[in-house]
Amino acid sequence: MTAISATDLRKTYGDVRALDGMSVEVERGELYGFLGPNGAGKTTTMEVLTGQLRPDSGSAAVLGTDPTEEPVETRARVGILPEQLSPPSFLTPREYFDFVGRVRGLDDDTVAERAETWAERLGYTAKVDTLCADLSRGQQQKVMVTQAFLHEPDAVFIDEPLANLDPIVQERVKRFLVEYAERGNAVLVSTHNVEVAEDICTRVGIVTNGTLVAERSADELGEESLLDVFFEEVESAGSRDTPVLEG
Ligand SMILES: Nc1ncnc2c1ncn2[C@@H]1O[C@H](COP(=O)(O)OP(=O)(O)OP(=O)(O)O)[C@@H](O)[C@H]1O
Repeated sequence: MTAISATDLRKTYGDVRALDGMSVEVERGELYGFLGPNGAGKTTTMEVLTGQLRPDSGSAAVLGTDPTEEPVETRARVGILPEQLSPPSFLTPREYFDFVGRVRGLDDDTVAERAETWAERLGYTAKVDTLCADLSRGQQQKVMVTQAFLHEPDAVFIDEPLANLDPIVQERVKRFLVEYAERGNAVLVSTHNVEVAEDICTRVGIVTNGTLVAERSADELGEESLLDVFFEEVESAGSRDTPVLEG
């Protein structure tokens, strides 16, 4: 069953075509990897799909809602882990989760229980009452991962999930994402990390110049190297932002 779908999305900033006919679908139970060079349009697509940005044209559907027409409904139903955003500096993780829990309509006991499980899973129990301003980058990332899953959404949009995390925590997050998708949820992950995409994704889409230029399922990837596919597709599309490799 399709959980996330985008059809022919277009979005222009001045003379930059951030999205130029982007179409993608993610089924329930899929961990879909969005791979592409800098400026390819991955974040812009995720912003449209999560009701943060209106496209110039095209349509989108997420868990039965239309993020372009009913962004509040969409945002209430999905989890979002944006790239390089920190939790509020003036709150502790516990206070931040209480806040997120209220916005998401969770009761206090559920928030406390889930927050504790996450703090144990990612190893920051000792920091739950420390101001977020005083957490390391990696600890802040752990808090951001937690908030995305706090309401156990059926669809999750994640930009660079493993940024700043140590190798042990990276493994835990990877394993969690795989299990989360296996439970029937749809997970869309944007990353530059080809190895991670190859390792955990059930399907990968290669994005360049604001459009999807190739897709591979995990089975197909057993036969070929994702890095080779990536280079071939990006080079043949003449990516606007990627320098040509010499030699
Ligand atoms: N608010 C904005 N104003 C102007 N241009 C923008 C804006 N947001 C994105 N762009 C441009 O749109 C294009 C696509 O950007 P986007 O952030 O979607 O790429 P990305 O694939 O997520 O890149 P990266 O891998 O570097 O994070 C880029 O050329 C970017 O400069």
